[in-house]
Amino acid sequence: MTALVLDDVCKAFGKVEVLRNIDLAVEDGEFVVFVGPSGCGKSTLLRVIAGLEDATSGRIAIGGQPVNGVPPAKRGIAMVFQSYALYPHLNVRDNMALGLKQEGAPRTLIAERVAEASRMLELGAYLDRRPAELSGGQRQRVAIGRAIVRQPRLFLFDEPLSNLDASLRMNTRIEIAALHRSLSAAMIYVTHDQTEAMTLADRIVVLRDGRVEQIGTPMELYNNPANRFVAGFLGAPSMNFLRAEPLGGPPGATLGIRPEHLTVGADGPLRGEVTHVEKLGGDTNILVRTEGDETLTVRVFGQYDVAVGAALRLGYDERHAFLFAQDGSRLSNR
Ligand SMILES: Nc1ncnc2c1ncn2[C@@H]1O[C@H](COP(=O)(O)OP(=O)(O)OP(=O)(O)O)[C@@H](O)[C@H]1O
Repeated sequence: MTALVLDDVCKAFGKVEVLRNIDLAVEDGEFVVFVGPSGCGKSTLLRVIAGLEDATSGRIAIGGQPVNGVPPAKRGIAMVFQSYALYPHLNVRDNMALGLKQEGAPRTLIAERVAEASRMLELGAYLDRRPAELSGGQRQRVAIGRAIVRQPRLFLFDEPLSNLDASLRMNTRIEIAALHRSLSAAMIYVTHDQTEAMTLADRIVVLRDGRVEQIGTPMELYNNPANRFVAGFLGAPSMNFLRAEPLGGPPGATLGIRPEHLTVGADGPLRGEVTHVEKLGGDTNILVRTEGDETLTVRVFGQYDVAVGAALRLGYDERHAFLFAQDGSRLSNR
């Protein structure tokens, strides 16, 4: 069964087109992540799926049922927001139960579902607390619990981790992945954090200016980006781009090489000077300004001692280099 189908979905606010001809099918149990730069339309697309905004044109089906014009509460979805959107005057138990209560679910069913969700999310000790008495991570778990109790066919997450600090983000990310495995429901997750996209997604949808640039598994997108935009968006540190012509490529073309595919070596074709070194403990990032005045990032696995100002020669394996035309389209592997 297909959890969600978007067929030629467009959305405009007045004359401003925000979503253009979006086609997408999400299978039951699939984890799909929408990524793209600020303003590309990720949240609007999620809101159109949720029914919080109407599509200007196109068809939307959830669980095989057309839902254009169907209100959010009747779409079989549950949404988790960045802002948590918890009710401050209600305790954790009542925040989680509220949606089911409003739907008129029997009390015993509500109690069962809240107990189950709070066990999954380890919230059992906090059921009588109000949101103000919880940490940010605990509040986000309550917001996720509120979605779980409704047993939706489709979960929608809008940047749920962006208010959390780095270590909590990682823990919560792992929890969300575990939750997905145990619930086996379809999930759509909006983020601008490419690490979240790479680590959580079965498939990633890369958006730009309201259009889909590419859809694929994280490794398909990483290893085989359709264009320069996708190549530059996924990967941290991001892909290096340099003029291809001095290296024997066609005029106007750009060569793309990921930082981990540049190697420091005496006979490499690129010469430059070290401008900055980031020693991360496990890895080392070296910034190099080339003779052609291009700045490259080199990722060396392990610890590497080099001083700012040192002269370096860099090489690369041609099998890992990409060639892009002036308009950003992919020409071929080098
Ligand atoms: N209600 C609205 N009225 C007019 N324009 C809107 C409205 N909501 C969103 N937009 C515009 O639509 C575009 C897409 O916004 P959206 O919030 O979907 O982007 P996003 O990719 O989620 O961005 P971010 O990562 O910054 O949250 C933006 O240019 C935004 O200004």
